[in-house]
Parts: sequence; structure tokens; C-alpha cells
Amino acid sequence: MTIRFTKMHGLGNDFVVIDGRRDSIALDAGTVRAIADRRTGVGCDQLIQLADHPQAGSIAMRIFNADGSEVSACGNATRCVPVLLGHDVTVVTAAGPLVAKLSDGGAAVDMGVPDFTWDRIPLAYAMDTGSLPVGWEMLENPVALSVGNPHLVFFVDDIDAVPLDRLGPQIEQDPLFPERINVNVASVTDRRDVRMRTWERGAGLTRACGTGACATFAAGRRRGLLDDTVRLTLPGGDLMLAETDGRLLMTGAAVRVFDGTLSGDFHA
Ligand SMILES: N[C@H](CCC[C@H](N)C(=O)O)C(=O)O
Repeated sequence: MTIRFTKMHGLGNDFVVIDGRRDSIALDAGTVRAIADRRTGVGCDQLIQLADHPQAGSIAMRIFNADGSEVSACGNATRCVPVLLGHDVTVVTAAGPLVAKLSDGGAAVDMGVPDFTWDRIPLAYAMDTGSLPVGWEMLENPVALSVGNPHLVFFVDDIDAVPLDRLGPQIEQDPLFPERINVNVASVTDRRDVRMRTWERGAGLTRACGTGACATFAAGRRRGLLDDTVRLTLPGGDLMLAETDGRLLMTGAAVRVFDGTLSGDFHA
């Protein structure tokens, strides 16, 4: 089997993108893990598979984390799609259609309306999602929400003082989160500037998480901490987030790195 792919990234959150309209490949968890492996495979945080969509001007996108799990949203990858295609496009994932428009050096994506409803995040039982009465060491009372995928947002004084490599997986796997969860820590510098880091469900510490930035912005808005236009600084760079009529507009870089081919069979 020979599969063509394109390596891309959004602020260092990197992807192997396979255009299923050219090369068909059945992506089971083992094959995804083999391709995503940074020692023995190509290496990526997520594997992205594009496919035809019946709606004019749309393209379907499947998202697989490096651990092989398939998920419903990926903000940074959504910005990569118009850059790869060279034109604006509606990207349809399991979470729904997202309008993605080319913007200098990347793209702007309407990420829709955040959902704070406990059983749609989901949580294992009803809670005040604006401030969960839970904690893991110095991380307490997070906001829980879905932006097409589940996120927890902890506001802290110093994100660099948080042992996210240790607490991230503990929280990700907690039984309170039946589908696991992405874990974000954020420090609000002022009402228009936030610094953040993310432990991603199924991928671990990444240089950036687009949906994490959206979730952090929406959580900060809910807590009354942020204005309606904010710069979020992630380890890999900055994203601009704006809220209009309750919808989240995310703008940031997306880069095409190289094209390659995969050949042979995957013994994962
Ligand atoms: N790890 C995430 C998917 C990728 C999200 C991130 N790469 C982004 O840019 O939004 C999840 O399991 O929901």
C-alpha cells in the first residue's frame, strides 16, 4: 500500500493529513498509532483524514489522536484544511460544519457556540459546570464545557508552576469524564491576554490546542474575566479569539511543512 500525506501544523500542534479523496486507507487504531509514533512512524499529535462531502463547498474531516482514539473536533487542524486546499471551505467533522476562511499565514474558523451542559460534555453526573466542586492538588474548581470535544479549564496564577505532565493524565482518565477530557491551565494577564497550556486527551502535552484555546476563552468569558476579543498565548504561539452573538471565532497560523508517502503494511 502507498499512501500520500501532507505534514502540517498549527502553532506546533502537528498533523499527518491524508486526503481520502486520493488515497483510501482503513484507519484502525493500530495503524493510526503506527503512523503517529515519533520514533518509528512519521510522528504527529493527530492524524487527519479528509473525504468528499455531499454539501457543495464542504469537505469531511475525521480526526484521530496519536493514541488511536477518534474524536469530533480539532481547531488547529481545521485551520490547516483551507491552507492545504488553497481556498475557503466548510469543514464537516462529527461535531458539525465549521466555516474556515483563509487569513494571512493561516485561517479563521467559526467554531460555533460553546456548550456548558453537563451531560453533553459529558460529565458522569450533574454538576455546576461553571465551577466544578473538584480538585487535583493545586488545580481546583475548573470550568467544564464542550466546543465539539470535552474540555476542562483551570484558572491559575502561574501556568508554568503546574506539573501538567503528571496531573494531566490523572485528570484526563478520571471517572468523572466518561469520554476522558482535554485539560487546560490558564493565567489571565489582563482582560485581553491569556497564557495557557494543554494536556490533550489522547495526545498528551502539545505545543498548542485550538479547541483548548476556544474552551479557555469561553470559560474566561463565562467567569467574567475576559473581553470579547482576546489573544491567547500557547507554547507554540498566539491565537486570536473573538465572541460574536455567542459564537467563537478563532484566527491563527497554519503551515504546510512537506509532502510525503507511506508505503508497506503496518504491523502495529
Ligand atoms: N485531543 C483532542 C483533539 C485534538 C484537539 C487539538 N489538537 C485542537 O487543535 O483542537 C481531543 O481528544 O478532543
